[in-house]
Amino acid sequence: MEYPGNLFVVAAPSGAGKSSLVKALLELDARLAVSVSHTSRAPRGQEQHGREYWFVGETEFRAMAGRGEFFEWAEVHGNLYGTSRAGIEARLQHGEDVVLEIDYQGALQIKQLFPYAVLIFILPPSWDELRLRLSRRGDTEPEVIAKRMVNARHEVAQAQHFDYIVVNAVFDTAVFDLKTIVHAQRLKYAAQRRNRSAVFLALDLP
Ligand SMILES: Nc1ncnc2c1ncn2[C@@H]1O[C@H](COP(=O)(O)OP(=O)(O)OP(=O)(O)O)[C@@H](O)[C@H]1O
Ligand SMILES: Nc1nc2c(ncn2[C@@H]2O[C@H](COP(=O)(O)O)[C@@H](O)[C@H]2O)c(=O)[nH]1
Repeated sequence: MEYPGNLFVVAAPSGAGKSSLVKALLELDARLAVSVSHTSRAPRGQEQHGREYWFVGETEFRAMAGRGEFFEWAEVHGNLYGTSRAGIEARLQHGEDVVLEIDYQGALQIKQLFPYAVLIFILPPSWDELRLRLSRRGDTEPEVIAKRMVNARHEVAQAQHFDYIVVNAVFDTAVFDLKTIVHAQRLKYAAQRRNRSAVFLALDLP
């Protein structure tokens, strides 16, 4: 599948900071929109229906999946998560750039459907720091943190399949890295579509 809009996929082990980074990136870049996923899990902390997620029950989620309403979906940490077609297809068709914050299984499904999608994996600076971030966030039960730390080992091993790896040690540096990737991809994809060299296109841009 190919649309005029760029598609960026950001994945990370839980607590590495991907939601915080994507939020900061969106504040700097009005041309980017984030996709709101569907999930079968219950809301956490201050989360709101339609803002962080569309919170649907497992039955409704599976019915949507059966009707082919997701571009990708996966079971992550015991819950179901998916990116609905309705949420992003129109935006991409209109040439808008979209970011997906999803797990590695979903990211690899997206790459199959959209080979031009850019896959970015966020790493924490250490395992200890990852655990600290999950605990300090204060909205996740200790047993859920323990489960996510175990799953993180396997998730981090999937980073090798991604186009870029960004280490989120110093927050502002990681945001800058993401911004650079987005900018470079826009130039590359625009040049490809016009069948022109990115160098000459860059010289023409305002
Ligand atoms: N560079 C950083 N340094 C210190 N703390 C950070 C950094 N980046 C994010 N955090 C903090 O770490 C915690 C986890 O971040 P966040 O919720 O964005 O992670 P996440 O990867 O989106 O997790 P999940 O997948 O569970 O939603 C938050 O409290 C956030 O403020
Ligand atoms: N494959 C998908 N994974 C998703 C999607 N939306 C979120 N996620 C991932 O789930 C875990 C846990 O998230 P949490 O909010 O419960 O902490 C995390 O890795 C998310 O990236 C999705 O639509 N598809």
